[in-house]
Amino acid sequence: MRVAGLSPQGEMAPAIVLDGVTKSFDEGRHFALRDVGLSIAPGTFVAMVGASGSGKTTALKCINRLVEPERGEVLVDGRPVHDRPPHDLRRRIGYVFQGVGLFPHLTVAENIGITPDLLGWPRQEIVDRVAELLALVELPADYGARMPDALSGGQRQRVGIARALAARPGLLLMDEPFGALDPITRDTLGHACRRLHTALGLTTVMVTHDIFEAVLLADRIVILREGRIVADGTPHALLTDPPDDGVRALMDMPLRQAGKVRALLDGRSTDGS
Ligand SMILES: Nc1ncnc2c1ncn2[C@@H]1O[C@H](COP(=O)(O)OP(=O)(O)OP(=O)(O)O)[C@@H](O)[C@H]1O
Repeated sequence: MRVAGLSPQGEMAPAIVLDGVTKSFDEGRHFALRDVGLSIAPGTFVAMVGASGSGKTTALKCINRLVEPERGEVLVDGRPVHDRPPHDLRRRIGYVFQGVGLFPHLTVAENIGITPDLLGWPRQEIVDRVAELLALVELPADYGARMPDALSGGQRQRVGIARALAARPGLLLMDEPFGALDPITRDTLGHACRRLHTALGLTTVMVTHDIFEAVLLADRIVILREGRIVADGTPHALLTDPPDDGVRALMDMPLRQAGKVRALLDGRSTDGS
């Protein structure tokens, strides 16, 4: 799938483009991504959804060069990523993943400040930025002195988000960021992320298995199946006009489940529906 008209006159250039991106990890026997084309406008919150193994993480990692496609091109802010040193690119793109990967021997403040430190920010600027970020992710200021193992899973995830945002990236990539959290924390953090996305004017791509989360948080949902994009549209468009039965089954899930809860409350049978 080639992306045509990448930057039509009068329109803002896309923040992220995947153009014919193809990736195999075993020299062409299986394809994790097949000819994936995607153009994401600045300020969009995209949810990437699909069954396990459909290529979501691989697509995300092609954006920050944790994975190199063998064919096709990835552009960030109009520039091919393969022209940019991976470490430089990754310092400028926020990345949050399940489990967060905080450094256990560094304090919360040191974890959050690590990218500004690597970029050579002056000490006081880093201290101020860490304080600002703790407030932004709604953690008490004194948590900066804690070690990561003294935090709950949800608090660690907040630190992970603060760390990803530390150097003021325009792009935020999130891979199942709330996967290991209880449903209430997951819901709270998801909405906090959406507020941050809007307040900071970010472009966000979030991989999730949770179609509820995708529908409630995203401006646009991209559905992958066996390495190909099989649906791409607003939550409303995919709910009302799914392109095939598989997408329909996925998009119907929230309403089906809500219907079962409603039936339970009304004392009706929920079997077989
Ligand atoms: N480093 C790797 N080496 C070999 N194969 C890989 C590697 N990374 C991914 N794959 C394969 O590529 C395919 C897509 O994997 P990917 O992790 O992108 O899927 P996913 O949709 O993110 O899955 P999940 O939802 O389970 O995380 C899978 O078949 C996977 O086994």
